[in-house]
Amino acid sequence: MTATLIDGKAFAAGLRQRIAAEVAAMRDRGITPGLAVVLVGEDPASQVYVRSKGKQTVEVGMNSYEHKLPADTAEADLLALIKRLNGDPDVNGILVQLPLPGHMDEAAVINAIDPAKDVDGFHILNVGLLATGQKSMVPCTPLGCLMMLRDHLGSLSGKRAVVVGRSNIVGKPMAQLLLRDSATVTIAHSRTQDLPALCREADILVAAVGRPHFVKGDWIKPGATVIDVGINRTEDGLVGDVDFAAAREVAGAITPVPGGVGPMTIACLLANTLTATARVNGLPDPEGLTP
Ligand SMILES: Nc1nc(=O)c2c([nH]1)NC[C@@H]1CN(c3ccc(C(=O)N[C@@H](CCC(=O)O)C(=O)O)cc3)C=[N+]21
Repeated sequence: MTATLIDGKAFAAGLRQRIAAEVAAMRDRGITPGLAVVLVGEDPASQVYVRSKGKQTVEVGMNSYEHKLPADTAEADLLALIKRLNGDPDVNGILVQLPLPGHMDEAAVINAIDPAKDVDGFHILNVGLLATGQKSMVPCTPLGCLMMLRDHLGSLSGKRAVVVGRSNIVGKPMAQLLLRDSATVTIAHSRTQDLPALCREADILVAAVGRPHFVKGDWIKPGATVIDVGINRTEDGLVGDVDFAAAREVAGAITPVPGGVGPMTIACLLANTLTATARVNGLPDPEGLTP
């Protein structure tokens, strides 16, 4: 059997169309959502993401503000910029690109962002709200994964989900979202004993470890839905955390890399910016863009 491909690129394009329609309606009422992206340093891969984020922001009708700071920027200067963006009514969403240079305290920087403008959903207030099932800003990558899973499977209720990876930006919030949809969730990681056997129990397998081709074909339960969050630049080009060629012979459905989770992450960043704009203006949350 060859797995169904879950086309994140096409899904993201559809999502952006819906977002663009909502933005047009908001602009008719005199509100234009604005997203500020802050990049510290010159990491070439990061610059590519920042550029495509900026381009897509403008394409859906939002205002895009880019702030590029040198790698040796003092943390106090970054905090001062965040303070200014927090107070700027034209800015509805703030994203500080991670990772930050080593001399900065990442947690302190993230927690300086106004939680209502925290479109990454990384602020401790949003993390706590998500963990307790309250309305929050939800991290973009897990939100995009959830949308694709629901679209492909319908209900996730009662399904066994294994998330490989325990990061604050993907693994942990992904597990929260799956739990909220009544999946039975296990968070696994590099020190999990007999990881292949655990993965073979998963109806839903989310790979977010950041190691190329880490998840092998024989770790996958026949018919399972596999979400590959990995973005690894190798000599063979961009590859995921899953051995795709082997996995697609076993899985029921799988996201490719590129063209899977990545484009959905950016689309969900725009979705979160729209949601943040609606909330600050006392409007209802846009339909289908929040969990
Ligand atoms: N505060 C913060 N929030 C982030 O969301 C964030 C971040 N920092 N730091 C860097 C990572 C990485 N990231 C990606 C988003 C889209 C693609 C994407 O669209 N990838 C395309 C391929 C693009 C290419 O070819 O390079 C794809 O998978 O099809 C990749 C990576 C967001 N990140």
